[in-house]
Order: sequence, then structure tokens, then C-alpha cells
Amino acid sequence: MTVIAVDGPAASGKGTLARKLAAHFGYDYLDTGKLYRAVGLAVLNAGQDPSDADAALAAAQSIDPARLDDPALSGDDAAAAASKVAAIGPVRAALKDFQLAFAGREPGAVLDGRDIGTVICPDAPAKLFVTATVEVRAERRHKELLSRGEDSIYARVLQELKERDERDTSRADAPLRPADDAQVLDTSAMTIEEAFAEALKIVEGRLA
Ligand SMILES: Nc1ncnc2c1ncn2[C@@H]1O[C@H](COP(=O)(O)OP(=O)(O)OP(=O)(O)O)[C@@H](O)[C@H]1O
Ligand SMILES: Nc1ccn([C@@H]2O[C@H](COP(=O)(O)O)[C@@H](O)[C@H]2O)c(=O)n1
Repeated sequence: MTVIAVDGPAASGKGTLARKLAAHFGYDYLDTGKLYRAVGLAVLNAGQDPSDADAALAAAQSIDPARLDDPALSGDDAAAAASKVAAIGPVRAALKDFQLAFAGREPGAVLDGRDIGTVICPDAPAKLFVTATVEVRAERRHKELLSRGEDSIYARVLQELKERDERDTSRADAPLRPADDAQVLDTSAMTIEEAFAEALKIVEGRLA
């Protein structure tokens, strides 16, 4: 089994690169953010507060990882709720076994998230930490939302990303940070193709 761990802040392009790496190597791909989004959305849909530890844990224990393709998971509400439930230690613990089982898939797996290289798969042979300035990330997410026909205001997207960055980096349990042995890839000035070429070079070097 081979694991490629791809971490980074919101809208850094880690999912884009992780998906491309998985396709290149013929590995399975898991967007672990969707697990947290599913928990956050379930709590919201039940009319509860995503910061309520009991409500969030109950939701984490009952989500169905086979149903992560709900389009509602990609919305802003789900994202904000995800970063609140993600700060609750027992929620993270409840989602760990599914991620570990996925990471054991043959011939390999690519997982993207915030703590794959630090907590979920600390022994992964290849670890990338994909980042970009918050302004570049906001611009990319803003364009993505507009291209999906959604209403989007750049300043709001920027603010939402800043708030999420703050919550994700400052929480006590599994805060967002590069693993000591991760290669940081700043894609601020790169196209997707340039970033992928660089990511592939790094991963091939690590798997050699
Ligand atoms: N290097 C790049 N240049 C321009 N746009 C990019 C680049 N990388 C990714 N994008 C675009 O930026 C947006 C965010 O990328 P992506 O969804 O891969 O980020 P993410 O880090 O997985 O986000 P999230 O944290 O929400 O899961 C997408 O619209 C994607 O097409
Ligand atoms: N491994 C992970 C993945 C995600 N989170 C939290 O979920 C939020 C949404 O994640 P996206 O990747 O879809 O942006 C994110 O802001 C994190 O709070 C996490 O903690 N660990």
C-alpha cells in the first residue's frame, strides 16, 4: 500500500492536484474535507449548532461515507460548519477509522485534507503541503463559484477563507500545518498544469 498525503488550506488547489495524482498513479482518491462537511451539514440540517460537541459527535457517528457526493456539501454553509465541527476532538476521532481504512487501499491511495501527513498517515512516503496566498485562493474560489452560476462576492469569499484558516490553524487538535517531512508547494504563481508538473516531480522523487 502506498499513500500520498496532500494537505493545505482551503481552496489552495490541493484537491485538484490530489485528484490528478490519483489518476496518474491509478490510486483511489479521498477528499477528507467532505467527511467534515457531511458532519457539519448534518448538524445544520438538524437545526443544531456545529460548535455543539454532543450534536457534532452524534452526526459524525452516523454519517454515511458512501454518500459524499451530495452537491450541498460544496456550499459555503457546509464549509463553515465543517471547520467548526472539525475543531472538536471526538469528531476527528470518530472519522479516523474510515480514513485509515481508505489509506490501506491497494495499489495506493491519495488523501487530501488538513492532517493527513501529520495525524492520519504520518508514515506516508509522499507528503505535499499545497498552499497559495489567501488572496489568490479567494480569487480562484470566487471564479469557481461564478462559473457554477452561483452568486459570489470576492470580499466575502476572502473573509470566509480567512476565518476558516484561523479556525483550522489555531485549534488544539490536529491543527493545519505542514508535517515536518512534507514538501511545501506554493502555487500562487502557477497554473494548474505547472503545479501538477511540480507536484508529480516531488511525489516521484519521494516514491523512487
Ligand atoms: N494552480 C491553479 N491555478 C488556478 N486555479 C487553480 C489552481 N489550482 C486550483 N485551481 C482552482 O482553484 C479552485 C480551488 O481548487 P481546489 O478545489 O482543488 O482546492 P482545495 O484546496 O481542494 O479546496 P477545498 O479546501 O475547498 O477542498 C478550483 O476552482 C480549481 O480549479
Ligand atoms: N482532514 C481534514 C479535512 C477537512 N477539515 C476541515 O473541514 C473543512 C472543510 O474542508 P475542505 O477541504 O473541504 O475545505 C476545513 O476547513 C477543515 O476545518 C479538517 O479539519 N481536516
